[in-house]
Amino acid sequence: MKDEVATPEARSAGLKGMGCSRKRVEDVRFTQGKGNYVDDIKLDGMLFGDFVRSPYAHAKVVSINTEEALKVPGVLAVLTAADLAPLGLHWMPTLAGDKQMVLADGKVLFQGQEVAYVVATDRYAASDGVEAVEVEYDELPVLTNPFEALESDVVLREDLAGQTEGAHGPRKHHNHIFTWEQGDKAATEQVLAEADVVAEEMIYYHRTHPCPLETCGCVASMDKVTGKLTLYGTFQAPHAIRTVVSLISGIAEHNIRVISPDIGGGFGNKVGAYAGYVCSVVASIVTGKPVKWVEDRMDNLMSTAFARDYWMQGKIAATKEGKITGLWCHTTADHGGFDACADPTKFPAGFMNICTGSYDIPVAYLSVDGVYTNKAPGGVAYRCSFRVTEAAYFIERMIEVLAIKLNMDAAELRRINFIRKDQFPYQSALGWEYDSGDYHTAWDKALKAVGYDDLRKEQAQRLEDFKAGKTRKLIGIGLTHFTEIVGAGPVKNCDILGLGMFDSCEIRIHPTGSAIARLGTISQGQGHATTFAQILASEIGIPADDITIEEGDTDTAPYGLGTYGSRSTPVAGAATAMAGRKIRAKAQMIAAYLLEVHDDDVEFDVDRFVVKGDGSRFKTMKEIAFAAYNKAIPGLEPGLEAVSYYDPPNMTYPFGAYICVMEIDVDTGEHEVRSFYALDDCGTRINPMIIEGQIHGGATEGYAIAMGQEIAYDDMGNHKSATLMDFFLPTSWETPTYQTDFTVTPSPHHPIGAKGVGESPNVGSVPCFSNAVHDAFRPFGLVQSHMPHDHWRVWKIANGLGLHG
Ligand code: PCD
Ligand SMILES: [Cu+]
Repeated sequence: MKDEVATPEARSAGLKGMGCSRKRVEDVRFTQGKGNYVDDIKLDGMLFGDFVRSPYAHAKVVSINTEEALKVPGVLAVLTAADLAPLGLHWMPTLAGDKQMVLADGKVLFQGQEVAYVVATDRYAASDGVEAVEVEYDELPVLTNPFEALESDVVLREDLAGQTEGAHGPRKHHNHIFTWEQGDKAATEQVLAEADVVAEEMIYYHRTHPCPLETCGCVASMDKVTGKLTLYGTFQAPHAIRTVVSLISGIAEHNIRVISPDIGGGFGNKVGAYAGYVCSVVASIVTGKPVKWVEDRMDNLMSTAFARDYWMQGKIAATKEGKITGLWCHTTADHGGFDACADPTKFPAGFMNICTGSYDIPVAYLSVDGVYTNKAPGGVAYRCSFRVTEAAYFIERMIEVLAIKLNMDAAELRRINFIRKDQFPYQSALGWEYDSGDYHTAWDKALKAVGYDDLRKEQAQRLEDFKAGKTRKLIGIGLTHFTEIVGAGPVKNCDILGLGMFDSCEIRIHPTGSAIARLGTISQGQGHATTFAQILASEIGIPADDITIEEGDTDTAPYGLGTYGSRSTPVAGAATAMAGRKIRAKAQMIAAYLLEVHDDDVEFDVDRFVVKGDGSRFKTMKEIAFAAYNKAIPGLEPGLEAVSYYDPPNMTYPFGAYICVMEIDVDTGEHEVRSFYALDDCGTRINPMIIEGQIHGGATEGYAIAMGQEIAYDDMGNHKSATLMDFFLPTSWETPTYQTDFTVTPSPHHPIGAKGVGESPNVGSVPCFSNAVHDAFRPFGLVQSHMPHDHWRVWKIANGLGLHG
């Protein structure tokens, strides 16, 4: 038999397991139009729902007249808050412990807010019905600036007026949500007072939006005969949605089946619960028919979860030689009309307290004030777990600001402050235990790869030429060394609505030796069907091609908390390895029985168990699988299945070193990204090609955010970026070319040593692009300037610095 002579290496390669750049199995469907997205779901007699939305950012709703709308052919019902109130469904709980109007209840708090829900026989009739609903508004003063909101007499949340306690402690003002403090305030202030050098700056990370290719949507189908509700939707956390729907609707959880079909990108946008879900469920119960709701692009950009909008006031203290001695940060967080941030319960500002970054900073203090304004609610990740991208932007900008103050090279300043390899596990001043890292090695590799010293020489020459009038283009060199925190998370400190953030995997091996594994996570494009099979292939010796990965159906998948915060690999990936090990343990007993030796006398060898010391006596996993169903083995149950619910002991801390070289035209404000180098360390790598794709995608989103993407409002609260004409999405024309690289520092607590990677490129690239812009103007005295660095803003910088003659 060919199999018997194959070397272990050849057998191993045949499995396409860990470390293999296996082609994405899902792409056969995706590239041939065989994907199955929410909008592809068409059920018998299905109706459509659409929203009447508020044109005002702040107004009283005086009256809603649905009479004309109900006359529109095809319109069957129009729901308003008055219809939902008797069911207790006119408000819904948010992930952040606040509550949010499902449909406008007396007033509206942001432009685009849901006011009424029209149900009709098709999309077009629903749209006509929306036009025909007459709403009378009475405008109220608008607050779009969080600092003004904290001073203003205008009460945004009248439902909370007089409530001095919020979900996260005391409220200081009627537009204040919470204060969150971490670290040692007194010690930090003392260090600041006594330091050789203190650099201080306001770092603003503007409001943006994940804007996935596919917008949010759902199909709710209530079967009145069986009493079973099936809810298809673009959910990044299907099980959590099932529990939430059960809690707020009163429908028993076993009678709810939530299915996330294929998802066309999530990026955090599809974590929260939206009014469209609640209204569709109610409409299906009322009409007895399936009801579909799918946002259009404007709906998505105006009303579903935004990201960032953090004003971060920083102070960083150092010795004259550049050794950082302390960090202070106060953040004003603009949460919009409702606090609907998607963060673990105990972390109202997410993991913002990772803002000490990659540096060994002895003392630090962070405080965050959450504020209501007349903007859309949300506050999701957008490819950075729980405010990590804000934290990374803050510290990586502060390092640059400090380098200016010290008149030091920013690469060297980073190097002398990095946490050293021998300091891991490292306890940070703001409360995290970094699991592993080797920052110096990564940094040196990165600087060498780009030829850092030569780049600085070229930059200096260019500056001379510029001053001599020979060129109008400057060179900026952007540096970033980021530390991410992903894999929420230990159940002891991370939960969402009380649900501990473990994750799960269940495996069934079929008699012929192929398998299915189901997980509590859900891919939105990451390629889980490809990579989780690779983990299993290496763990249990069955080729990845013979393993089906299934996610997203709560009737079949084990309970899990879903996919966001790059938690799938650190948590569900670990569960997969652990479940695989349970399979292997039983397989070992079966093999020993078949080989008539003691359990301890066989050992695992790639795809089989061999008798120790006698490689010619073995049973392959295929044979073992068959025996599990075919032989009565004393003391063993038939079958070969396992399930693991994994509660990680810690998060994982991926990191990376990014370097960007940019040319900036001083007269037009235009930029050209000449090169972008990204070194990522995500521990053990499962699929290098998928990792590379993740870096390309995430860095492109980072490029968009840093260089143009913005959710902007005018003073009246009008949303200025509700279409793709105004909201910048880079095409292949603008997208830079990336050079990727890596080091491997495994996570010591993860069963296969893997850390997450999906978010890293966004966390790392935004400060890198921004630092490049700042660096170009450093010789002319630029210290800080707010993103996005679009052509107009860059032109303004140059103009403000007197570079236009
Ligand atoms: N070491 C390692 C790691 C990792 N990996 C791979 O990679 C990926 C990713 O992973 P992760 O990192 O773990 O993550 P996940 O969890 O899976 O996912 C999540 C993420 O992911 C990213 N990416 C992506 N992609 C796509 N395509 N799409 C999408 O949507 C998305 N999103 C984004 C986001 S935003 Mo958030 O939600 O904001 O929080 S978070 C996020 C997968 O496949 C895995 O397996 C490998 O291989 N290796
Ligand atoms: Cu995030």
